Amino acid sequence: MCKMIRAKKTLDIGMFTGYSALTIAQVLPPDGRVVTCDVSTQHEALAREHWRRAGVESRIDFRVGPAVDSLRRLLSDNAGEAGSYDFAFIDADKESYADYYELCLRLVRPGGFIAFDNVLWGGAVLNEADQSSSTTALRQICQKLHADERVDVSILNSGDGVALAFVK
Ligand SMILES: C[S@@+](CC[C@H](N)C(=O)[O-])C[C@H]1O[C@@H](n2cnc3c(N)ncnc32)[C@H](O)[C@@H]1O
Repeated sequence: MCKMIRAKKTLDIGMFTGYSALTIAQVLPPDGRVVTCDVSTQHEALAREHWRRAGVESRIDFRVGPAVDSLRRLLSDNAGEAGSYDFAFIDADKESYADYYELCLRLVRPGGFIAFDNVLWGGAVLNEADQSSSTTALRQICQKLHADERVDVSILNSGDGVALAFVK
């Protein structure tokens, strides 16, 4: 999808071992960029090794810390990157998905899209008895997207479910 929309500037929220950042970076042009965020540096060395081996390390910019802070910094006056991103992949703590969504809506341009991983949560979102914070947050983000006039939404039922919000 990043390839289809000729994405150049992208966001990856929840880096972990750097796999999603790597797969995004691989379809960007040489001057493309992935800003990837994580609170943890535990897997940074592993991630960098694979980015280097794949020849895409120069396209990936790792921001350490709570992703909400990293995204706010991109929007701050000095960085001023509002509306300049083509794509965002949200795959960090589920309880913050709604915050990530609002920040990404400001960062991603009209015509770009925002993807939310794990929205089916192994089917747990359909189990009303499951009121855990992660499951509740995933239910809420799907309801919010469904009612939100700022985006067009599709939910792909492959893997653990991916919601795609196309920014109008
Ligand atoms: C499911 S993993 C991401 C997997 C990665 N996208 C991939 O495909 O390889 C979730 C990551 O979110 C990170 N995370 C959790 N809370 C966070 C927060 N508040 N800000 C930034 N990252 C966070 C965790 O440290 C973890 O590495």
